[in-house]
Amino acid sequence: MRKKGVVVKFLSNMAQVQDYETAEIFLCKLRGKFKEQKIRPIVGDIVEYRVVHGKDGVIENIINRRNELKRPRIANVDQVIVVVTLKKPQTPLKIIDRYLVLVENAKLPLVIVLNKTDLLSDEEIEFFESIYSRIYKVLKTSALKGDGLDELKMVLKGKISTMAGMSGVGKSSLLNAISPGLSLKVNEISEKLERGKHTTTVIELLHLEFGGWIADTPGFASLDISGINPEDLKKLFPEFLAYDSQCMFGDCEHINEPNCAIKLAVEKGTITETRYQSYVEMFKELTEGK
Ligand SMILES: Nc1nc2c(ncn2[C@@H]2O[C@H](COP(=O)(O)OP(=O)(O)OP(=O)(O)O)[C@@H](O)[C@H]2O)c(=O)[nH]1
Ligand SMILES: [Zn+2]
Repeated sequence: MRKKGVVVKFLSNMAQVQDYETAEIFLCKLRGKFKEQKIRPIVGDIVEYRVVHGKDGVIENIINRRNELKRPRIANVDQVIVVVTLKKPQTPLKIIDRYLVLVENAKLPLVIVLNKTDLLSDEEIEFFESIYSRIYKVLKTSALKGDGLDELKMVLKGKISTMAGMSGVGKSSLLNAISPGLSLKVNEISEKLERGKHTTTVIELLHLEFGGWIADTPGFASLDISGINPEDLKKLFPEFLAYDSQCMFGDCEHINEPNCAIKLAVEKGTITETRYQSYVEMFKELTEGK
């Protein structure tokens, strides 16, 4: 009987497939036809598999991928959880905006998690929300105090997610807090940084005990925006969309043009100044020397 599962890891040439319904893990061979067809399952692939004996199986079919993230290489990513902190470490707003732009460019839905709220005053939290809550879903968490974890579980439940965020913001701590069985090491900075850089390392989808999977390797770690076409950058700021068509020039870059609706919106405060500054900075970076 064919069953459905998710490829969570590779061990040499065998795939670990986790059953969709029971969460049991089967070690599966790949059918020879995949080699002929030059397709190879990757982590995140939804597959049909057959149990051969005990916990051994064979992958019969790969269901069409909805998407494919390059680094880490994972198929069928439902969303990216961008974890940020304003203290210990402070994530500069322009770094937050870089993450957001990169996720938008990958055409993936995202949720922002402001972690370590136990270190912040109400005013500091309000400041952050005043910028980002009007554009994205923002969760406020403290892995230390246990705040906001139910909301985070609800967002992750039943989905394949990847996390993004600077070292030390508490990604591992949050996962341990919501799914204690994972027992991820906290503060193992050097090891994971190395893993973020190289593509050849083994990637694994971790199963969350309340349902769903999360990649063990953070995404977008290079913060490299050089692959973005400068003309497309404005489309990666969702709050610009409502004004874009009102500019005097159809192809307005929103930098130096007269009667620019985006600049007007910034003056009026309907687009946040810091977001616009991030846009200008990234635009200049992308067009420098061109
Ligand atoms: N005050 C406070 N500290 C936290 C919180 N969450 C995590 N920490 C601490 O922040 C430090 C870094 O946490 P990690 O979970 O290792 O952070 P990470 O994002 O996984 O870091 P990398 O593995 O380097 O990517 C640890 O000392 C944690 O105890 C929180 O909500 N509040
Ligand atoms: Zn404009």
